[in-house]
Amino acid sequence: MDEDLVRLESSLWVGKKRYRAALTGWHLNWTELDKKNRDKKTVSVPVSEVIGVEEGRVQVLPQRSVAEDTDREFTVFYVKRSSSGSSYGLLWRLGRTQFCCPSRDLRDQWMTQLRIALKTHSPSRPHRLLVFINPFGGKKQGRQIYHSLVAPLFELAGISSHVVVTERANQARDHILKKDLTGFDGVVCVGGDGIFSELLHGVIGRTQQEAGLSEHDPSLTLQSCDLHIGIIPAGSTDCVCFATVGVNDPVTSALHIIIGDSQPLDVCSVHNCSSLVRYSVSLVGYGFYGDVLAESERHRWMGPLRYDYSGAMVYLSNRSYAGVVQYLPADSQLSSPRDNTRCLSGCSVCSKSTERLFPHSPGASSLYSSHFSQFSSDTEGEWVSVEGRFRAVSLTCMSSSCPRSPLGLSPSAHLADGTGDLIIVRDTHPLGFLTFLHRHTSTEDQFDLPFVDVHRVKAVRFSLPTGEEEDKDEERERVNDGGMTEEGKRPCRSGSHKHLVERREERGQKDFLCGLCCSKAPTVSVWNCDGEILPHTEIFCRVHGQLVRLYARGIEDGSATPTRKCRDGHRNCKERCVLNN
Ligand SMILES: CCCCCCCCCCCCC/C=C/[C@@H](O)[C@H](COP(=O)(O)O)NC(=O)CCCCC
Ligand SMILES: Nc1ncnc2c1ncn2[C@@H]1O[C@H](COP(=O)(O)OP(=O)(O)O)[C@@H](O)[C@H]1O
Ligand SMILES: [Ca+2]
Repeated sequence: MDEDLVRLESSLWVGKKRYRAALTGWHLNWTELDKKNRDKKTVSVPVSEVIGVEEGRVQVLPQRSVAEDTDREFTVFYVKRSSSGSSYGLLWRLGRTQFCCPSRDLRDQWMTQLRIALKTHSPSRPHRLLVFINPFGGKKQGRQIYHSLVAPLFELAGISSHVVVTERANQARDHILKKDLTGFDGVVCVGGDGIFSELLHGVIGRTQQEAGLSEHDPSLTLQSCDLHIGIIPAGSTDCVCFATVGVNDPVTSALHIIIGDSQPLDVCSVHNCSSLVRYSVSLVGYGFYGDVLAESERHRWMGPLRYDYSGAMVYLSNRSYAGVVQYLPADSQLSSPRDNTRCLSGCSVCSKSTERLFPHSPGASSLYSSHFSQFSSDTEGEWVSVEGRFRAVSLTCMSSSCPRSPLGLSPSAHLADGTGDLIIVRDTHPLGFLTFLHRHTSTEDQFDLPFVDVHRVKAVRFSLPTGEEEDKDEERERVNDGGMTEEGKRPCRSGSHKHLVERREERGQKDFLCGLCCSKAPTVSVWNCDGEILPHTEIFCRVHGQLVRLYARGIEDGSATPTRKCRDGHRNCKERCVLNN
């Protein structure tokens, strides 16, 4: 059947203007006609972006209202894009057009045909969602954001939702792991990266349980998850939302959820000895980002500003840490963190990765099929080792762009290519490090500095150098009290931050982080894993390609989307400058 055949076409009125409206399989178009029946401008909306159809003249936001029904009117709601001003992605808004038909019969025909088209052409839309609201996230407006901006849209789209306002940390994770989820098409969080992380752990954990797979074995290929995750941003950093949608805007995200967008996402599993510690999608960071998080936890009352304050304090403390970073490079022929590309909606690098990550033949061997040792014999590279003193060591599976850093930690990273970017910032003078940090806020290349290295990787291992004996002793005594893992724990040589802080306090080192007043600087930092402090220092990380799916579609290419200058000096080079780098 030709999907573009016209299903219905008629002359309709919008206000005082006459239009020719046509519904095909894929699009709803309406063209303004002048007095001589000549076409003026046309509006075309893909059926997949129609949110709902209502009888009468209806308004939904800011409040639902229905004008007197004349029997001949209907209202179509759809996605309308606008540039966001401060961000680089596009804002989605609820477009609304009220049509008036010559007869009630015709109105009913339009309603019926539009609803049939919606069902036929949007099979992946969710019907039932489980929503978790963190009432304490960000500026503590999660409840209000959901009820005033999101719930009316879900209702309009015919989505029923079960809402849980969390009363404690990890409630959302536990709910997903343990409760009956029959009938739910997806789970949604209202909050920041922390509550998203709870959903991530719940969804991955449950999927592996059901598949009978152990999450603790880093060599296993995990089962990718069917249950989609939606994020309504109401947190402090909102990095996952920003990096996958391009803006942190509740209405935009709600509309992506409603139309059932689907964006695969790489996930990094972090292990210590033989245990899974946590999963991460944005930042696994040691040194600066770990210290900022540890410091910021003491200033939660400041809300999102706690990161700015703590960032300044940690910068002033001028810390660097000794360590050994080992990494397994990804295939450099496929992409590079310095190729000046951006992962945008419909990204070809990610699409090609789908074929590579999920080869069709059922018996095809996985790149990671047996054990750790398999990594070193991999055709895509040998393990590389770097020892030294570092300001920061960061691994990110995506760009990690956020309002603080609109291009992110690694602007050319891909959401779903099965790799992560490892950013190693070696010890340098304070001004150099400030330049590095400051470049995150502009379009200047933060990797174009002599003390910064970036590598596209599949796995990373971090250990303390031999000779850090004092802290290794402390680590041996650690209590595994901070991680998400409750099963499969076993004692091993890793650091508990809480424990280290207590030991330092016993020794009279009053403040863990403040190098301005401490008598002795700490020799180890902590890991920041998507905003949670890890209870271990020595870790092994592995990237799992496209392990989960979000209700998103990647960043849409708004005209304001910046790229770095290519070597020819172009800013928004249409060739994306790949050939120039
Ligand atoms: C001189 C200007 C310095 C500016 C430096 C800007 C660098 C920003 C990079 C931000 C990377 C963000 C990665 C995401 C991390 C989040 O998962 C985590 C938790 O978020 P939430 O749950 O919403 O609170 N946020 C952070 O760890 C904050 C890092 C801030 C570092 C300044
Ligand atoms: N009801 C609750 N009480 C306390 N902590 C919670 C609650 N619900 C979720 N959390 C936890 O709060 C932390 C921060 O949540 P998040 O939504 O990311 O806000 P923010 O972006 O401000 O950090 C997360 O670790 C999450 O697990
Ligand atoms: Ca990636």
